[in-house]
Amino acid sequence: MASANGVGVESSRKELLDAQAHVYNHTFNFINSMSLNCAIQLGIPDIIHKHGKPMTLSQLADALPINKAKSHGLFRVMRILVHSKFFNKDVDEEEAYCLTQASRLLLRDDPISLAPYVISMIDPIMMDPFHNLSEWLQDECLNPFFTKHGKTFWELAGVDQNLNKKFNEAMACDAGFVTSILTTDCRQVFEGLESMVDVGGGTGETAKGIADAFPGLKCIVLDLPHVVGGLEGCENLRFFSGDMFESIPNADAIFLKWILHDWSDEDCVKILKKCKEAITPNGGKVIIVEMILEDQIEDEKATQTQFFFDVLMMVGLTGKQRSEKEWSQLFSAAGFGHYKMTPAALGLRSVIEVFP
Ligand SMILES: C[S@@+](CC[C@H](N)C(=O)[O-])C[C@H]1O[C@@H](n2cnc3c(N)ncnc32)[C@H](O)[C@@H]1O
Ligand SMILES: O=c1cc(-c2ccc(O)cc2)oc2c(O)c(O)ccc12
Repeated sequence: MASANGVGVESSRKELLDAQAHVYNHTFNFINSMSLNCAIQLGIPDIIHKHGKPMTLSQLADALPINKAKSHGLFRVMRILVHSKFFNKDVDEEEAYCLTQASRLLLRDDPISLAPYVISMIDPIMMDPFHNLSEWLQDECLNPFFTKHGKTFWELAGVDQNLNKKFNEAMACDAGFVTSILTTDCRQVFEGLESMVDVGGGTGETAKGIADAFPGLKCIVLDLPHVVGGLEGCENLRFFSGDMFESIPNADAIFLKWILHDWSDEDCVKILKKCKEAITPNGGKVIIVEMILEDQIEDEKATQTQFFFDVLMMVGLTGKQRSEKEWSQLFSAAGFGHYKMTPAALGLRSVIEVFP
């Protein structure tokens, strides 16, 4: 370690200091999510957008319902968000803030806004169970969510209207984002189908987008009573309240977006078997929108985000993210013959068509 010219000592000191910085950085990573949440709660992206040109700190402070004596706090939160590329600072314009591609995705009224998704996921009901992760690894509970709240996520969403509403809005805004790509770049997946059931389709935004793009396709959304109760369909879209573990209406295709990642392998096989019973013999298929974990890390940030989702599914539910091999094993176990993957068709997520 210690060489005659001291180089070894220097490099090991540097490694030690880097390691210390790494620990600090990880300890306070949550400040990134909390600053993002704060900006959305205050409507900062919308205010800058409405202003129509870069906005100085004092203009932003004047436009926000904040205590003006705390403008220094706003500056510090904005500094974090400029650093993480949610805003740019235009130096020509008196150091004024402008939007980036990422903050444009947080505009409230944008059809592909992800603001409701962030608000829902950063809610204490969703975040608190992370404090129970180590406890859960030692107890007998189903998941840290159960350890914390004494109910499964679906049970609590069934009785807590605020949680149900926020979660459904989160899923709906993701649906808007995904459907625009599904009905253009992945059109061929739906061509020729006469009927489709979106199982666990939430409040129907994905199915609505697909039904609009394919007027000849009859779509049904199947979901739990507290999600679809009272929802009105339209010409080629209907809502069914039910339990996918019990029965799924017959159709040419069963669509499963962000369903299987919620469940254990055992439950996925049960769901997939129900899907197989429901699809039209000779020509029916299951269409899945999910992540596929890569064996080799090609994009560091994409891989980390997929690992985040994997732990999220373990903490909140009983699910996981899966590699192609794991997907293939599930399909075989449920009695399917072959599948076709369109990897990363939706960025972090892929489209998988599964055939009997
Ligand atoms: C992660 S969300 C996905 C929603 C939608 N597919 C999307 O991607 O926007 C899972 C959905 O499955 C529904 N769900 C959970 N258990 C169910 C069951 N037993 N039968 C039918 N739907 C269920 C939930 O209510 C929720 O809407
Ligand atoms: O289906 C889910 C559930 C969650 C979730 C549940 C409970 C928690 O304490 C945290 C997270 O998160 C999801 C999510 O982020 C997503 O993109 C899709 C589905 C779900």
